[in-house]
Amino acid sequence: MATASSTVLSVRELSKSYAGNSAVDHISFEVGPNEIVGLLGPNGAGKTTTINMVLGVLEPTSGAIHIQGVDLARERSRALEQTNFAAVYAPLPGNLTVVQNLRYFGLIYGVKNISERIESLLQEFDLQRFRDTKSGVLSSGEQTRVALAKAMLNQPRLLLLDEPTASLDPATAKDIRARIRDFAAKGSGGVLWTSHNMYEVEEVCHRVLFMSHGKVLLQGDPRKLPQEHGKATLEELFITVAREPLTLETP
Ligand SMILES: Nc1ncnc2c1ncn2[C@@H]1O[C@H](COP(=O)(O)OP(=O)(O)OP(=O)(O)O)[C@@H](O)[C@H]1O
Repeated sequence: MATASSTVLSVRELSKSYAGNSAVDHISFEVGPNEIVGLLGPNGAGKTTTINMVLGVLEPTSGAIHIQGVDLARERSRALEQTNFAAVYAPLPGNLTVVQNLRYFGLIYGVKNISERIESLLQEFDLQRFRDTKSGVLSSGEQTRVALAKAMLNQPRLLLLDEPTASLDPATAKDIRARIRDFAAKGSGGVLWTSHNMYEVEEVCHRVLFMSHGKVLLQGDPRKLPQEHGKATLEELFITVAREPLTLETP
């Protein structure tokens, strides 16, 4: 686990309640540099609520979030400058071309040498031939590549990905996973990734956090956790945590 000084994301005792009901209930975790952490849990567990609080879109009921040591509540802009995000439910404006979209977001983020940065991302995400195509007419896989290129424009230290490979074919999903792994391995950034695909999680994530009813019930290496809890696969463990968290065998 990352030490305090090298932590990309630190979440402490974070909670969010709606009318007295806890969506997220005193969760604490960290993401370190070069680390991909999977946030898993059944529908309604609190994953998107957690991501939205880290993105500064939702205000926590209590708790603290630090990005690269910067307190999100106190220095919001400085904390969020180092963050970016991609999710299928947050598509880019469909009437702008791929280059227009990247330029628009690049200007918002204050990216230096914006034209060079865009060209390098078009190449990295194999998007050159779509440069002047309106984003809205691209296929899901192509739109995901544009969304990831946008998410990497400002070379974030923290990349939040909410089901980045949902609705992609297996070959495109594999390609996207490779690019995200590359992002984590090459720079000094960390990734918080939500997915319902256990095969993908085992392949990509260094560590997983299992959420249920707003709490983090388990965390560890996705390749070792099932055995540690007497289960054959991560999927079997997931189903147990989701259905009957209290019956889980502890190591
Ligand atoms: N604005 C809101 N008002 C009331 N309840 C909410 C609100 N937003 C979320 N919730 C509730 O908080 C809980 C957590 O929701 P959240 O969207 O974070 O779950 P999730 O783990 O992302 O689920 P999924 O896998 O289905 O996307 C759910 O019970 C949801 O109904």
